[in-house]
Amino acid sequence: MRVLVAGREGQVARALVARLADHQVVALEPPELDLTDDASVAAAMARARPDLVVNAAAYTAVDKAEDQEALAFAVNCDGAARLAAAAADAGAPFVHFSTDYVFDGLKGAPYLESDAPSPLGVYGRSKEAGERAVLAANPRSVVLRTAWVCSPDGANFVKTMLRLAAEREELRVVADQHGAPTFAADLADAVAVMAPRLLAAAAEDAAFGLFHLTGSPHTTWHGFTAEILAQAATRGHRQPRLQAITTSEFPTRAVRPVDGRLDCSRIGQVHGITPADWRQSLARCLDTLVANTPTRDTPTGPAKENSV
Ligand SMILES: NC(=O)C1=CN([C@@H]2O[C@H](COP(=O)(O)OP(=O)(O)OC[C@H]3O[C@@H](n4cnc5c(N)ncnc54)[C@H](OP(=O)(O)O)[C@@H]3O)[C@@H](O)[C@H]2O)C=CC1
Ligand SMILES: Cc1cn([C@H]2C[C@H](O)[C@@H](COP(=O)(O)OP(=O)(O)O[C@H]3O[C@@H](C)C(=O)[C@@H](O)[C@H]3O)O2)c(=O)[nH]c1=O
Ligand SMILES: [Mg+2]
Repeated sequence: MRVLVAGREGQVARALVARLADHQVVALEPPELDLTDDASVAAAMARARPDLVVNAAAYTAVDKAEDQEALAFAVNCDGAARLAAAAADAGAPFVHFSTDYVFDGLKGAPYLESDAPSPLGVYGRSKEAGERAVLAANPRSVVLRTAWVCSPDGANFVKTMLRLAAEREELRVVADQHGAPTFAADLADAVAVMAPRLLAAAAEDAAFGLFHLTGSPHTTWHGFTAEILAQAATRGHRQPRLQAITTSEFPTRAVRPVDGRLDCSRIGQVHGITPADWRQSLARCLDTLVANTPTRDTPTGPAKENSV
């Protein structure tokens, strides 16, 4: 199978490259592949001649997006649709990722794919517009809505918490926002499982469309942090105090959904894929990070938005 992965250094992109190592994978990001540029997308398609296109590229800086609306939409909506259309022209199915942040979090129960989105911020709006644009541009698309993505690579909550744990006596983390962490490796597994069917299926097949997939069980950012700190402590990291706070005690530029839990039943019924236990995936992520970190005081991760 020939696969074009848009994005190369991102969390999901790197997990896909690792998971699909037995296939011919071309993973590209700017300057080689810029989703906002027609010629660049056409050139990447010509170079990769893919049987499957996976879009792991996105504008993911939730707070910064509030001040960069045009760029967020150019990448997450128009850019995603441009790539989906190019895949359709080439007869290739398309896999795309979206987010729990398309919801306002007020349902009070896990969201179904049939629930109407109502994003609270620019990032969520750009992703929601992207979902619709992708499905319209290529009917052989899978849109995987996921949440709280972490991995040993890139900027993410796990790496932010490990760095803060090394620097501070106390971490203060919101305990009133509910959701579920998802590890990039588990998303890559899901794509690998779905791929053969997507290559063979016609547009009308139930294989295509919108699906929810996160880790399990549900928790809060505070609950996630407690597990990160506990598992890190068993690997020699110092353990600071952990204080539960409310969202109003941690003001951010963008408003996050208070309860973005996603019901993941549908992907189980259609594709036989069930949520991975994120605590086990976290353990594998920490093992990789510890193996790659020379001393416990070395800061982990680049200074992207998650760095605080
Ligand atoms: N991270 C999360 O918590 C969640 C992510 N998702 C979704 O999952 C998908 C993957 O996310 P994740 O792996 O975390 O993302 P990352 O932010 O780790 O990686 C995104 C990649 O896209 C690249 N990129 C940005 N702009 C363009 C562009 N114009 N053309 C091509 N590439 C570009 C980035 O490059 P550069 O760094 O140089 O800008 C980066 O390598 C996204 O669709 C995201 O919305 C869904 C829920 C949660
Ligand atoms: C760093 C930090 C964050 N927080 C809070 C802020 C926020 O409500 C929550 C998560 O913080 P972050 O900014 O790291 O996460 P955020 O960037 O909002 O993560 C989101 O990214 C996008 C791309 C998605 O699609 C979402 O699914 C989600 O993963 O934790 C604390 O309470 N204490 C802290 O020390
Ligand atoms: Mg962030």
